[in-house]
Amino acid sequence: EVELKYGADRLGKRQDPAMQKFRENRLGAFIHWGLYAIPGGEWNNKTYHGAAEWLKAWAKVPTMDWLELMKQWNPQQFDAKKWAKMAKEMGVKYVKITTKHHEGFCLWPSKYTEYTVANTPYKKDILGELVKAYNAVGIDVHFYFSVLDWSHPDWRSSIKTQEDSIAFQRFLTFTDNQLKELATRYPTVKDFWFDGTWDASIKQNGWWTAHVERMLKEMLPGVTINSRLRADDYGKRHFDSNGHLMGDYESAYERRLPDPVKDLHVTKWDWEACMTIPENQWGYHKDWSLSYVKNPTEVLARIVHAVSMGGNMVVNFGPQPDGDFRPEEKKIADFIGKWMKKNSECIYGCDYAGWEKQDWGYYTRKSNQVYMVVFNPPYSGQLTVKTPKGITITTAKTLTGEQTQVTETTRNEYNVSLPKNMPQEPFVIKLEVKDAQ
Ligand SMILES: C#C[C@@H]1N[C@@H](C)[C@@H](O)[C@H]1O
Repeated sequence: EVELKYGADRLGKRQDPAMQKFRENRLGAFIHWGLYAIPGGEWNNKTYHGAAEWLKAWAKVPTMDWLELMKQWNPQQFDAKKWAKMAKEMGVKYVKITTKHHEGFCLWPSKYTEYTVANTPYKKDILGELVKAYNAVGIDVHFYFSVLDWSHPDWRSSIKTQEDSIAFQRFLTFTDNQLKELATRYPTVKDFWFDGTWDASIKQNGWWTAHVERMLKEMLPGVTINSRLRADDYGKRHFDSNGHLMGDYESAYERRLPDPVKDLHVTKWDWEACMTIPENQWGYHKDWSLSYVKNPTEVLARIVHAVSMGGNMVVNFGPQPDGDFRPEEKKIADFIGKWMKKNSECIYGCDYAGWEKQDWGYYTRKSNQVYMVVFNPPYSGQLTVKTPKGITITTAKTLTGEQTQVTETTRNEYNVSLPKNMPQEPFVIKLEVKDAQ
């Protein structure tokens, strides 16, 4: 191994209560909300198909013109308690909120920049209202924070000159100040999810990323930090030059998931995926017809897929400029919530089962209970189950209480029969297993 000053500061999974809570939460929601919601993907009567929160880049809008949008920020339908109720009913255990996206507009009244909610017609501290409302219903709050800041004159994507270097050090101090401000104003925050850290300027300042992790963990004992913040002494990101995960969980799965057969290595560490409902829209886009929009069952399948491989899933919502959610997102939240009400036992606190993946769906596991989450019931009426050596199935029944037949077809192979009254949506069979050891 190479000597590192700014590599992983821990080997293996964190096992403290705060990390266990992060892991057991399993299902979260992302909120991407900022000035970008106002134009919603359209600029000077031209609609851009790219991600709406990147419109400033796609339309090459000068920073001062973009920040003029602040004059229109006045979400009259915004009601933090309603947002919290929607999240609670969806069954999410935590919500990740964009405190500041790449545009540099802050949802909290930061004293380190003028580009905040305080200087808009709305005036009020949106982030503070959301933290209070989500916490009040028992939902943890995580902060998304973009290090990349298009509004700040000292931001540099690369350091080419002495002037760049001096400016960028000022920028890192500015960022430290904003992070300390967030940790001080909102001490119930449980996690920082860093983004906008891919540029050379950050990769060559790995020391700073290690400093941020240590600073936040000193200020907020137990807080979790995503791997995307981190670069090591040589600019290696997420995993250091010795292949060790930095931060507390891998956060590279954005709009994609590890393969349930080829990528089983991810089960060795904690990880969290995040996903959009359209192909690639995090912020509000006026026109969702421009790309494929996942139906509720496809969203559910991704949630279960993540948990089946020992990961968390965060489903994204991009609120409208008026502070309400679009009907499609409300429908998805409602579907997931109704399903979770009946089946959350196979999600919360569950992990990778270690059983061979089958075509009918996914396994999750909690102690000696293995859950079969069935998305593709076979015409044979029999679900093939292959158990690891020494493990036998004792009982099998659906979470709604229907008995199913378990027939051993050969050593460590079983047929589990589909329930007589086939549910019209993905359903769960709970197996009690016995380990020979
Ligand atoms: C690229 C990029 C960003 N990462 C996602 C989580 C969104 O914030 C998107 O804008």
